[in-house]
Amino acid sequence: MEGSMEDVRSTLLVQELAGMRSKAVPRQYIVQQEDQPTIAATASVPIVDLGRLSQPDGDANEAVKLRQAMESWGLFMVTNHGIEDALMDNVMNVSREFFQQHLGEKQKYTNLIDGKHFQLEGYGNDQVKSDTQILDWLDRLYLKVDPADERNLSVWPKHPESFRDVLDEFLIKCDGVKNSLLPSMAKLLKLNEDYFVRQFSDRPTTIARFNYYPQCPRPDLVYGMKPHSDATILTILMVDNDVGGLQVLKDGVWYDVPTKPHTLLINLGDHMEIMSNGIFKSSVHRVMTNPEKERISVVLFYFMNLEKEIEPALELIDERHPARYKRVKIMDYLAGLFEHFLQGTRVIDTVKI
Ligand SMILES: O=C(O)CCC(=O)C(=O)O
Ligand SMILES: [Fe+2]
Repeated sequence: MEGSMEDVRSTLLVQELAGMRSKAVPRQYIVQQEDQPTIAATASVPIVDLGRLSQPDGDANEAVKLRQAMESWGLFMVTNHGIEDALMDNVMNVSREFFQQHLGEKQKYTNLIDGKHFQLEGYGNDQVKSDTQILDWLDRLYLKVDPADERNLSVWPKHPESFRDVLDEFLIKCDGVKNSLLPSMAKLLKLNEDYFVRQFSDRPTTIARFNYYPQCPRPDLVYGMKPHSDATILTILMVDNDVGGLQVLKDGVWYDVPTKPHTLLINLGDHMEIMSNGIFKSSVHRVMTNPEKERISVVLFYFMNLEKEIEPALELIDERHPARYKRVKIMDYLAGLFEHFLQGTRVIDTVKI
C-alpha cells in the first residue's frame, strides 16, 4: 500500500515510530481511502468571555454566543476564565517534560499490565484488539483524578517532580471554570440554574488525558485521533499554543479550530446532548497530524457518577417535545464507546428514540 512500512509491530509507541524518521508509516495507521483526511475550512468558532457571562445579571451578548455554540457547534473557546497564563504554561511544560523522557522512564506508568493486559489508566497507546484496527498517531497518559480516593497513584508520574502539584492546581481551577459555565447553560434551557451542577454532586468521575502527537510523515493518510464525540457531560481541552490540528464537524463540513494561546476549549459531550433532549449538540471532532511539529493537548473529561443513569431533563419534555433519547446506564454507555470509535459510529445514535 502506498506510504506503508510493513514490518513494524503495531504496539510500538508512536513516539518510537516517529523517531525512526521514515517517510512511510506502518499500514495499521493508514485509514481507508473513503475516510482519509479532507481539506477543512477555517472556522469562526464561538469565543465566550467567561468573566462577562458569569456577571450577576449575565451578559446578553455572551449568552447569545454561548447559545450558538451549544446549539450548533458543540464546541467553543473560553477567554477571561481566570486561570493564570503561568499555570497553563506549567501544565503544558510538565506534560511535555513527561513525554520527552526516556521510554524506560515512561514505561514505569505503562497501561499494559505484565506487558500484555490493557487497562485504560497509564501511559501508552490504544488497546489493540485486532489486526485490522486502524491506529491513531498518538501516545497518551490517562489518569483518573476524581473521585480522589480512587486515584491509582502508581501510574501518576513522579517526574517532573512538580507534575502532581501542577495538575492538582489546574484541576481545581478547571473545576471552577466548569462550575461557572454550567448555570449559564442551564439558564439557556430555562432549567433551574443548578440543574447541571447538581449532576456532579455525588461522586462524579473526572479523567485527565495527556495526548502526545509526534510529527507524522503522512498527514494525508493518518489521523492523530479519529473522528469521535466525547461521552462526557463536558470536556475542557487545553491545546498546544501554536500547533493546530483539531477539527470540528458542523453541518457536514470539517472546520479547523484555530489555536489561541491561553484560551480553553469546551467540548460538549454526548451526555449534555441527552440531558438537553437534543437542544444542545455534542461536538464531533478529530485531530490531524503535522509533518514538522509535535503537538500536545491536555484534556479533562467530566462525567457524572458512573453508577447512575442518564436521561433527558424531565422539565424539557411534554406532549409537543417527547423524549428523544432513552434512559441509559452510564456504565453501559461507556462500555460501547471504544468499539464505536473504531467503527466510526456513535454510541449516542443507539439511544435515540
Ligand atoms: O488533542 C485534541 O485537540 C483533542 C483530543 C480529544 O478530542 C480527546 O482526547 O478526546
Ligand atoms: Fe475528544
